[in-house]
This record gives sequence, C-alpha cells and structure tokens, in this order.
Amino acid sequence: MKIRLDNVVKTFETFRAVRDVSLEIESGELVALLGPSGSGKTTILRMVAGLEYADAGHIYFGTEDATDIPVRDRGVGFVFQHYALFPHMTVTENIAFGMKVSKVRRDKAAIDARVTELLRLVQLDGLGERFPGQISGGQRQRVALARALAVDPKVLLLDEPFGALDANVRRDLRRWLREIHQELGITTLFVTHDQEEALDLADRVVILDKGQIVQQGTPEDVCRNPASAFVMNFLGDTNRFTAAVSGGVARLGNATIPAPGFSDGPVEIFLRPSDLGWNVSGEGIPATVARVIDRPAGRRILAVTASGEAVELDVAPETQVSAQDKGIIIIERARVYAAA
Ligand SMILES: Nc1ncnc2c1ncn2[C@@H]1O[C@H](COP(=O)(O)OP(=O)(O)OP(=O)(O)O)[C@@H](O)[C@H]1O
Repeated sequence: MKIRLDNVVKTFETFRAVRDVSLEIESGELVALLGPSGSGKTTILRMVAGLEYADAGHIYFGTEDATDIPVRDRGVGFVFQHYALFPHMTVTENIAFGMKVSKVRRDKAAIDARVTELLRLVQLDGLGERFPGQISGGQRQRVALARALAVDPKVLLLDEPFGALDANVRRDLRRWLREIHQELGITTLFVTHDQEEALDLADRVVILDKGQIVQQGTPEDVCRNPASAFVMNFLGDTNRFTAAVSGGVARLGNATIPAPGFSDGPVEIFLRPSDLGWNVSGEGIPATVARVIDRPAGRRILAVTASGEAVELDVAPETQVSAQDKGIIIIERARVYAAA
C-alpha cells in the first residue's frame, strides 16, 4: 500500500507540531522518520494511523483519501516503545487477540495455525504459553510485532519500538526486523531519534526538525551529502568549528579549507573523525593528545587544539600515539556550511 502525505499540518492549540509535510512512502518501502525529540515524528505517525486528524492537507492510502477511513479499517498494525501486551494473557493469547476481535471471522483452527506461523516468524516457537512477565524485553517487542502482523496489515507503524532495550538487543532486533520486512514486504513507517538505527534499517530516511522535513534520501545520500549544518550535526560523530571565510577559503589552524561559493564572513566547518589523520608535522590543526581509546573498529584519539577545542579523530589501530603527544590533526575532508 502506497501512502502519500500532501502538505499536512497539525497544530496543538497554538503550537504548530507539523508544518506542511509532504511525503510519499512507496508500497513495500521501509521509511524511517528521524529527528530530535519534539520534531513531530510521533504526530505524523499518529495521523497516518488515524489517531490524530490533520488540520490541513491530505493523507492518501493508495489513491484513497484516508480522512474518511476509520482507524480500524485502515489496515494498520502498530508497535510502540512501551510494550502494550496484555499482562494476564499468554504470548499466544496476545498474538491471537486481534484476530478474535477482528471483523474478519476466523475459526479456532485458523487462528491457532496463524499464531504458530507468527511464533515461527518472530522466532519465539515454544514460548507461546508464557506470560509477558516471563519473557525478556526484546522478546516482548517481538510478540508485539507478531500481534501487529496477525491481522495482515497493509501498513506497519513502529514508534521507537526498540527504544527501551539495551544496545546489543536493539542491534539484533534491527537486523531481525529488516529480515522480516524483506520476507513480508509490508509498507513500513518507523519512528526513531537514533541515527544509527535509522541508517541501518531504512530504505529511505526522512529527517525532521521543528515539524518540517529538512532532508530525505537513502542512508547513503544523507550520509554523503548532508543538506545543512543541522543534518550534519544531527547525524552525529562529527567535530564542529566556526571559522571565517576570506576570499573563498577558511582557515583552521594552519590548514586552508576551500569554501567556494561562500562570501566573506563566518561559516561552520564539520570534520568527521574518519576524515582526519594524525601526524607529527604538516599542514593542519596543532593539538595535544588527551586520550587514546581502543575500539573494535580502530583507535580513536581525543585531542585538544591549541585554542582549547576538543577534537575526536580515528586512526589505524597500529598508529603509535599516546596521551600528551603533540602533533598535527591532518584534515582529509571538511564540510562547510553557512553559519546558523
Ligand atoms: N496532544 C498534544 N497536545 C499538545 N502538544 C502536543 C501533543 N502531542 C504532541 N505535542 C507537541 O508537539 C510536538 C511534536 O511532538 P511529537 O511527539 O510528534 O514529537 P517527536 O518527534 O515524536 O518527539 P519524541 O522523539 O520526543 O517522541 C512536541 O513539541 C509536543 O510537545
């Protein structure tokens, strides 16, 4: 099912939470809505679900205007951050619940067969007789997804479904959700404020700020070409500097950074740790090493520049460097944006 939002606006009393949002989600696509707290992600999701009405604009399910489609007829499955499982029902009963109350009548054998199939899909075979209190948080979210899928939704809406879980469980569930999505191909809208989660999971990422879409594209697009200082900063893992442009170049330390198209005046410069290097001499930013951190992916240096700014940079694991060393941060790539 294709979903289209056309100039959607939502105001709470005087506060405009969603401003003129237009967005298309293709049939079978997995789209992540990514943005800081309060940027309007949940409100957009709730409008798609029919739990909230837009003040202006339209939402289409396929070619049909969804305004007149009641929530229960939208064919939407939800999973929220806080497990909305019924604590007094077993896993099996929780998954079967939607089918029992659905307008589509199913006999007991059909419901049992569907529950067995879903338990297999979410890899919880054998746990059907447990109660929610007897399984882990990650398993509870898988039950919540099985319950959402039980009624064959045309659209799946997920609001920070893994938000309350620890990092390793989140990573496993992400991988698992992507596999399920590949298998079932249900149009999915996923809300998160976690950049890594959105980039890891989604076919397309839609970045919101203050109720507006500020950029959308594949994870590769948005990582390679952040459209603004906000996006660059929000995607994370970057060092931020302010500098002055003069004659089309900016200076950081003794390095010159091309800033074509910028007139003389202040700019923001972002340097990703992976776009920096460390050397004993050369053209760059003079700095002192404060700490060296070894990680599975390599070594990270925390350095402090001569003017007191903290900078993080990634170097090869075998790089000889230790705290208190003085040297030069070599800039391999910089991104320049107009000062906010
Ligand atoms: N029912 C409501 N009444 C008044 N204001 C609301 C209501 N629902 C949301 N808001 C406001 O609208 C803005 C957007 O909220 P929303 O929950 O959509 O943001 P979000 O991006 O999902 O944030 P989070 O990541 O914190 O969940 C916020 O400033 C919020 O306080």
